[in-house]
Parts: sequence; structure tokens; C-alpha cells
Amino acid sequence: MNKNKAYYECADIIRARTGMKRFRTAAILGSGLGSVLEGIDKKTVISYAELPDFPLPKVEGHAGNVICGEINGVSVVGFQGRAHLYEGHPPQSLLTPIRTLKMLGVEVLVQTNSAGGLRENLKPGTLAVITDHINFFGNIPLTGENDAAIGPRFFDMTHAYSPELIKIMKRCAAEYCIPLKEGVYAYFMGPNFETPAEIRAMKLLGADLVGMSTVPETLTAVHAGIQVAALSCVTNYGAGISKTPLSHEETLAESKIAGKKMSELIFVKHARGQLKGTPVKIATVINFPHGTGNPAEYMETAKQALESGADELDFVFPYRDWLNGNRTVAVSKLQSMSALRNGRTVLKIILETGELPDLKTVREISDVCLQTGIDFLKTSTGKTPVSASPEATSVFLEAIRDFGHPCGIKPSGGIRDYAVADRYLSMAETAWGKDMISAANFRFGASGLLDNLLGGLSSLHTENTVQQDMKNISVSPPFNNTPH
Ligand SMILES: O=P(O)(O)O[C@H]1O[C@H](CO)[C@@H](O)[C@H]1O
Ligand SMILES: Nc1nc2[nH]cnc2c(=O)[nH]1
Repeated sequence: MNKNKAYYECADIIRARTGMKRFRTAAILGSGLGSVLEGIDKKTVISYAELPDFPLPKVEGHAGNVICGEINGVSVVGFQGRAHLYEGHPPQSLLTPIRTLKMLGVEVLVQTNSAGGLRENLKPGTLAVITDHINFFGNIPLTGENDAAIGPRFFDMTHAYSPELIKIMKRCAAEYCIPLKEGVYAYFMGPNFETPAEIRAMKLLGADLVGMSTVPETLTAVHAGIQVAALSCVTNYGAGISKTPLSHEETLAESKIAGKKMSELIFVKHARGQLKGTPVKIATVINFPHGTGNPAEYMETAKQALESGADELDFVFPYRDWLNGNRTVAVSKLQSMSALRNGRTVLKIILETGELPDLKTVREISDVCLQTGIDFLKTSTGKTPVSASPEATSVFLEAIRDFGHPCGIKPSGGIRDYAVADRYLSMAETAWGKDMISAANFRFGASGLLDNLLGGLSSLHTENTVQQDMKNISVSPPFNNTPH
């Protein structure tokens, strides 16, 4: 093998920067899907620009970073974005990323892409596993001199997309309730989207999906003996089927939603794996941050989160519906979310009190939430100019007192120091009695607060006493019975 090839050097750089010798699994994240690996453990980010001969993506939605780390203890190398031939890269330049993976020991490559759907059931937002592809464009990375040390001159493509990996993907999707379709991907070089006649022709030929990527990488990986799985996120119907003109903006907007769905699923599941056997609870936000999400999508996300092991859901109340006079719509969305819970789910409702016009509205929405039987009233997302306020918290406390059934409160957003936190805590103690406050009915939502609190506490107590205090907070009973 020719040791001067750039992919040796790229692999050496990745090994040196990460301190990891070998990676078993790799992922290529397509248009708008780059965020899928953001939350992996032991993350190292390396720009493609630091790697010799690595083709740099020139199109929006392809960040151009290698992200390395671990998921559930498995070493993973991910490419945030890819170069496409339509950007003007010589076909052979696409060998470098895949052969770098080969040099790193990668055995399985999972590709993702954004694609057009050619069938009714492949509508925007659908995820589909690729079972095979059609490629009429001869200009692929493997034309030219063959490197026999990597793979043979002629190679078999009968099972280009590993049947074993397809089975595993389908099994995982079923296990985690992810609707997953399948299809044959037709490769067009782009950069134009297809004509309606091309789409009709592709349908006749047996294609289900259409896109401008993935195939060059699949060919290069199969040649190198790497197993390939590929997942399309359908961002639009193909030309002529779609009612609107196609655009990259649409691709990015749709893939952002699906990408979020993919990563939420991966990371709730991941968090459950990491936290197995510990008392730490897993919560995820739903309909976040504006409360204006598509119900079909956020219900699906919530369902998947629960299936993946989430303990708690923080649902943003559709307050804009409410403020626009669509109160019934807002209440029905709340009820649907509440109905999704299993026996142990804790449901917190974020009212976004800083966006509500007055305290009367805070009270009206609090009452509706309490009647729905939710577990916590939470003030804010932290994403609006006004977050938690003592006034809104006081309305929560009154509403819960008047309702007569246990429900917790969670002031959230903008609470950064001990003194402010203490004020909220004192309000709850006055309303409910000091001994009645526990983690089951009083929480803070403030990522910046913990260090400040621990700092404050440790100046008053020894470390052991602090731990004892924290334990006491979480075990003392809330009301006569726990929140439902
Ligand atoms: O396949 P990826 O790179 O995900 O992106 C797809 O979306 C872009 C068009 O909007 C094209 O690059 C097409 O191939
Ligand atoms: N070629 C092609 N690529 C896409 N990427 C996202 N949608 C499409 C599409 O309809 N056609």
C-alpha cells in the first residue's frame, strides 16, 4: 500500500487528537443532520480543514467537522457534512474520507442523507432505510487506478446495503416505535433537482427516493470492505409530486426537524443506558421552545422519548393558541400530551409566564393544567426575555392550594444565585409548610444554579453534611400523597 496517501495522515491526526486508536463505527451526517452526534461522550471536534486532502463541503447544512467520541462505550467517528460532486470536487477526492475510516479500523458506516420521496407513503418527515441504489452516473471515485491493497478492481454490489444492518435498523425502529420505511435510492449528480419526467422515469425503474449523495461513499466503502447502512430523511416529495417548488431551504428546514427527532431518540436512549442503576431521572422537553410545534411530530417525539426510557416530559403549553383565542385547541393539545403518559411519567407543563399578558391568564392556564391532572407547573423555557418571577410562582401556589390536590412547582429560567433561589423556596415553605417541601413537589430549572448552591452550602457545612442535606431534600414526603 502506498504510505504517501493522505488518508494515512488523516487517520494519524484523528488518532493523535482523540487519543483513541481504533473506531468501529462511523456516521456521515447529511444536509441539515449534522447535530445528530452533538451530544456524544468524550467529544473531540476536528475541522476537515486540518486534514490533508479532505474535500471541504461548500454547501449550507454541512459543517465540515469530524466529531469523535463514544456512545454507550462504543467508539464512534462522525462526519458532520459531506462534499458532493456537484460542488466541483474531482470524484477521486471523495476517496479520502472513506479510506480514512478504513485506516481507523471502521467496520460499519452509517450514512444519513436528505432525499426526495417518490411514493405517497414517503412524505416529508419520514425516515427510510435504503435497501439498494440506482446510479446512472459513471463518474465515481473508484474510476482510475485501483489500490488493490484496499479492494479489488471489480467488486460485487449485490448486498451494498448490508441486509444484516437493515434488519437491525428495523428491529431498533420497532423497539423504539420509530416509523421507518424502506426504499431504493436513485442518485442524481445535481446540483439541479430533477424534472418531473425524470422523477416519473425513476419511479418506473423502481426508485423510491432521490438524492445527490451517498452513492459515491457507499461504493468506496463497499470496495474497502466496510459494511454500509444508510438512512434517508425525506425532506420533500420529488419534482412534479411536490406541490411547491423544490429548494435547499426546504431540505434544511425539514431535516432540522427530523434530525432533532433522531438525536432526541438517540440521546434519551443513550442517557438511559448511561444512568442504568442510578436514581438519576431523565427528562426531555417537548413542543419546545415556542409551544407551536406540529402535534403529530411532538406526540411522536414524546412517545419515542418514553419508549427510550425518559422519566419526565416538560411540555410547553400552546400558549400562543390560547392567546389567539383558540383555547379549546390549546386544552386539547394539553390533554393529548397528558394521555400519553405511562404510570410513572412525570409531566411538567411550561406555561411561559413571561409571555402571558397578566397574572389572571397565568391563573386561568394553571387551573386548566391542574384539572388535566399534570404533575408540575413550570414557569418558563428560559428562552424568552422574562423568565421565572415570584409573582407567577405565587399564582401557581394559590392555584394549587385552591385546587386541593398535590402538584409540584418549578420556577425556571434566570435563577442564578442562592439568594434568589431562597426567595422562591421561602414562598413554597410559607404556602405548604417547611417540612412538606421535597424534590417531588419543588424543583428549580436553572442549569447555572447548582454550583452556586453547592458553593453556598459548603461554606456553611462540611461535605458530609451537605450530602445529608441534599438527601433530606429529596426524601421528605411532599403532601399526604405524592403528585399524580
Ligand atoms: O444528500 P445530502 O447531502 O444529505 O443532501 C441532499 O440535499 C441537498 C439538496 O437540498 C443535496 O445535497 C442532496 O443530496
Ligand atoms: N436530487 C434530489 N436531492 C434531494 N435532496 C433533498 N430532496 C431532494 C430531491 O428531491 N432531489
